[in-house]
Amino acid sequence: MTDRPTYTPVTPADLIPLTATGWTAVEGGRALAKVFTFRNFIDAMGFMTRAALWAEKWNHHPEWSNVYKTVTVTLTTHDTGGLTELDLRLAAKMDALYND
Ligand SMILES: C[C@H](O)[C@H](O)[C@H]1CNC2=NC(N)=NC(=O)C2=N1
Repeated sequence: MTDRPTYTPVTPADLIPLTATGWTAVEGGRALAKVFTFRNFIDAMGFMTRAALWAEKWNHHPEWSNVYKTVTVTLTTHDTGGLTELDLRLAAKMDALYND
């Protein structure tokens, strides 16, 4: 059972809580990016595995890469070519998982 929000567009004000936690608007405001740094590779993999389960549940998938203990994430909504509520939701979930 998916719990998928609609493609609600994002206003600049919506981004303020996320920029406060280290997310940066990139690609002319059409994407959000953040680098997560972990204690080690296994913690980075654990984060990616947990985040992947939410991404699949919400059918909204990150562009991301891992190098040792860092995970570099870009979020955008490919179907609309910009940021939507789904990106904000996944960004907030990644922050919560990171702080767990
Ligand atoms: C067909 C499928 O539902 C779509 O391609 C989904 C899959 N995951 C997605 N992920 C992201 N980030 N953006 C999308 O537009 C998107 N669309």
